Amino acid sequence: MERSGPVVRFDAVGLAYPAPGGGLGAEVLRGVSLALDDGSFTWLLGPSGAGKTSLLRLMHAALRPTRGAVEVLGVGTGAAPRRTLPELRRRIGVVHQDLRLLPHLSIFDNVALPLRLGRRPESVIAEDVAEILRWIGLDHRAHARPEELSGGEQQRAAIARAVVCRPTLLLADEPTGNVDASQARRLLALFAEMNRLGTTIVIATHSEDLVQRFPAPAMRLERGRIRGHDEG
Ligand SMILES: Nc1ncnc2c1ncn2[C@@H]1O[C@H](COP(=O)(O)OP(=O)(O)OP(=O)(O)O)[C@@H](O)[C@H]1O
Repeated sequence: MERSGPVVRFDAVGLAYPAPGGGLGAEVLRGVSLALDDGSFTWLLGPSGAGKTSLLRLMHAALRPTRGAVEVLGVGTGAAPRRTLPELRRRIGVVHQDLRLLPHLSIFDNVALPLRLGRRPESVIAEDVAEILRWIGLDHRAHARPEELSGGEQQRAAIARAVVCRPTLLLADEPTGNVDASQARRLLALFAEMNRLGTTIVIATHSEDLVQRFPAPAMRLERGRIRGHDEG
């Protein structure tokens, strides 16, 4: 599909979660405006509770804004019919903070899931999954279940699942939180390579070390507001 303009655009966005007693709670994102260009790489920084995960959920169309407008890959998510959102999400790779690997599936089948949802032929799936598992150093664990893997291995499996479809937009929430420094550098090299090949990337992290290793524009959130958008 031909697209023009930024991959992600927020215009005066506010987000409030439902309050326990009904209605909406206080806004956790306020007045957020941003534009991410096609092929850009952006660090998303900010203290715990600042709203990083909430911002990524809006970019993934897992949530709709309660104020303002969010446009992702040319789709205004606030007004888009619910049935159109799965197709949009198939073009977005996500590494969730809590990984969300399916416990009853093997690592191979977890990573294959987005390709199967996209109805790719099994022969292509076998090849693509094997390649990404090899790259990420998990080929020997393909038939294990998630619970049999270490935390770092599970994190790498979640990353493999997010990138196997070669998404247009990749959103990663603390994707190196469970791995050691050398693994983190290797994962960062994978993200950098994807970015070089054209994927737009947003990574939320607390790791200053990671940010220093790959200087890129950084968006800083503080209590639901953007406090700075440096040019890296
Ligand atoms: N499902 C929810 N319902 C109600 N409030 C929520 C929900 N999810 C997050 N929040 C609140 O929204 C605010 C922002 O949370 P969010 O998880 O986006 O922050 P974060 O910057 O990702 O934090 P961390 O670095 O700890 O992951 C917090 O005050 C949090 O309590």
